Amino acid sequence: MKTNILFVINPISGGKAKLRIPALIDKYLDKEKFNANFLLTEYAGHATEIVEEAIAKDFDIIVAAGGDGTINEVASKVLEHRKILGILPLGSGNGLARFLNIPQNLKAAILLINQLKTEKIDSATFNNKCFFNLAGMGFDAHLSSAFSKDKKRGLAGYIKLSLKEVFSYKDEVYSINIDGVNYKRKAFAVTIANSSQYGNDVYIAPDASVKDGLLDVCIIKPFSILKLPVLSYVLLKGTAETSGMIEIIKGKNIKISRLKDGPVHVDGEPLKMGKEIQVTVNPLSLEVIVP
Ligand SMILES: Nc1ncnc2c1ncn2[C@@H]1O[C@H](COP(=O)(O)OP(=O)(O)OP(=O)(O)O)[C@@H](O)[C@H]1O
Repeated sequence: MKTNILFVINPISGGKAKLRIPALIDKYLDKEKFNANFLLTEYAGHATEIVEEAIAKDFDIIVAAGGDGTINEVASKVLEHRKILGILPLGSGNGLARFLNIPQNLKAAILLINQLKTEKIDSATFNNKCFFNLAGMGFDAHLSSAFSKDKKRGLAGYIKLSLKEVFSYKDEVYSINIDGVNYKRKAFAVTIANSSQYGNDVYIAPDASVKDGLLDVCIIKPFSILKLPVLSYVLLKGTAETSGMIEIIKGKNIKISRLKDGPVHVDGEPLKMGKEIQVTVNPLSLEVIVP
């Protein structure tokens, strides 16, 4: 019997046109194994609605064709209904896909789906929202919010915007409880990492694993703007653990309190949340197609 598979394609992710994607999938997907269908998202939040309907219509594998934001919307429903997630990395950063070694080449990523090898990975919750790659607050959240309003997606858009925003950003104070131990920190950003990277091989938590049942709480310490090149180098080289600019503490149950409500991001998507954020890991809860 063939498996019903749905490709949820985000037409704006990664800032590249997606018109040729359905034809490519049609060319390389194994028709002996799959009945394929495609849907394009029309607005933020649409992928979640599409997946809910698809699962009611007996789709067992849902492929997020987009970036981490698209994966978040699709995987939240896949997780809830215990289905299987596939990924075609078509975002600006593709953090989770890179961590999972899913090929950035589209043909290779489609051929990978044909093999149908799956593994369970950890997911996490950030208050009431699921996340699969990274979530956080501070500069990351500020940047996600600015990026979502910017017309220019893709890597170049990120870099340009980061450089513009970093000069005016003010550090905040956080009280962080990790598995019962309290830490009070002034920070540029606090990122909770399930996987190791923001995307584009920029590593905030080089030692993180999506299979260890732990989250890496990454605290970027306040720094002089003159040290921005050093921070960039540390993130690109994957040396955060030893850099002195970033403190990383692993844990399962994390509570973060800040002085006021404000922006957060969940897999790069900007949201507003209150002063208190509860973060919990759900070990090996999501089934994903992997190499
Ligand atoms: N048709 C659409 N118009 C506008 N926004 C959309 C549309 N479809 C989906 N979205 C939203 O686009 C946002 C960005 O998607 P996504 O994160 O996949 O791409 P990206 O930000 O370019 O990549 P990455 O997260 O890997 O850096 C998501 O918040 C999603 O909800």
